[in-house]
Amino acid sequence: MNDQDYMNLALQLAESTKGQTSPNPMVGSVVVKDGAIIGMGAHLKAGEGHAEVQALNMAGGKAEGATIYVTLEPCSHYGKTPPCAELIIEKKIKRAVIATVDPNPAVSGRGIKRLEQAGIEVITGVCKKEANQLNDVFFHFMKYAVPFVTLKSAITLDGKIATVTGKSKWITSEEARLDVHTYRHTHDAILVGIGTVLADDPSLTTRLPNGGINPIRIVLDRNLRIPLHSKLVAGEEAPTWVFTTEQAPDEKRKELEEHGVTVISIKDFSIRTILQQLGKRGILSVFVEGGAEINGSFLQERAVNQVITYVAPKLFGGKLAPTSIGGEGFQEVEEALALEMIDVSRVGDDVKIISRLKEE
Ligand SMILES: Nc1c(/N=C/[C@H](O)[C@H](O)[C@H](O)COP(=O)(O)O)[nH]c(=O)[nH]c1=O
Repeated sequence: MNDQDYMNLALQLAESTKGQTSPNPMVGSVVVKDGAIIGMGAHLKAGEGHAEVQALNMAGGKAEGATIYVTLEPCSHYGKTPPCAELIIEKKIKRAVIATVDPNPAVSGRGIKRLEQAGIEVITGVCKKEANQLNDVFFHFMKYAVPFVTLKSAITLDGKIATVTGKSKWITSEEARLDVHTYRHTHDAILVGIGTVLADDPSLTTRLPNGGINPIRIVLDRNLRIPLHSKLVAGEEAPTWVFTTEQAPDEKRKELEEHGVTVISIKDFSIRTILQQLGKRGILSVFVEGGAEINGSFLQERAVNQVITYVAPKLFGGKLAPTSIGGEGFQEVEEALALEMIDVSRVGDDVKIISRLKEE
């Protein structure tokens, strides 16, 4: 095994914790000595031990003179736990291989400098691209302080999300609908418009065979039309936050709050303001499940980072049948939101396309 192999193992450890470390990044670490793995670990939950601590604890006394592989630069600041850079030095590690540096400008490069000052050989950039892709949500949040937005559509071959009479169950296959739940599990929040609530009465919970983490359920509802008997209000499986305007009826606000709903009033009812508010509340990733008007608002404000499109081999036709993105739309081709398709795969009878905003 070479540096790349050990770093890939550390990346697999990190990836295995997807969905459970927010607001922290996913990090994996492996400690190797004389060609043998003597320690490995991952950061499992915010507030708990960092990956390096887990791996070095497992290595114990054998760590002296070993090499440590970490998918993200070791921390050098006293957060909820002591700095990993100090622990690596204390354990007399000889060589540190790091995939990517910390994006946080406040600490970027400090951990590496600390290790080098202590005479440890530091190699950076091994599997850097994979390590950055793994924590794209965390890096995005560090840079912009607003959540990374994934927009999901389930459409027919002719781009419809429902028939002309509004029927939509089901367009995509059971496997594709189950795949959607893996995104609910890994996102901090799921967001829909009041139109979807009134049409589908969704629960927006994560229903995976082996369970999963429920995202916070967010509804954009200017006039507080959400019914008190809706699953999002009556159901207690996950928090529900409703964004509304100051003109919304106080009576309804109080009733919703009595049902445990968090009502957030904002002056400027724009996607940008809503994302800023979510960022302030520690939401790093949002999964937008529509409907068409909400998707249209996100597109109009160009507040989309990733698009997951499920295409079913069906044709609905109908000039008035809704497509996945409503709103005003752009006038010119040049205004299009330019993405790149980074993955196309089959899920059940359907095709799944993952597209990302082009790196600026
Ligand atoms: N109609 C289809 C979808 N429709 C999704 C709806 O807009 C809404 O998000 C769901 O009804 C959510 O409900 P719940 O949380 O499961 O109770 N989504 C899909 O992936 N495929 C389809 O065919």
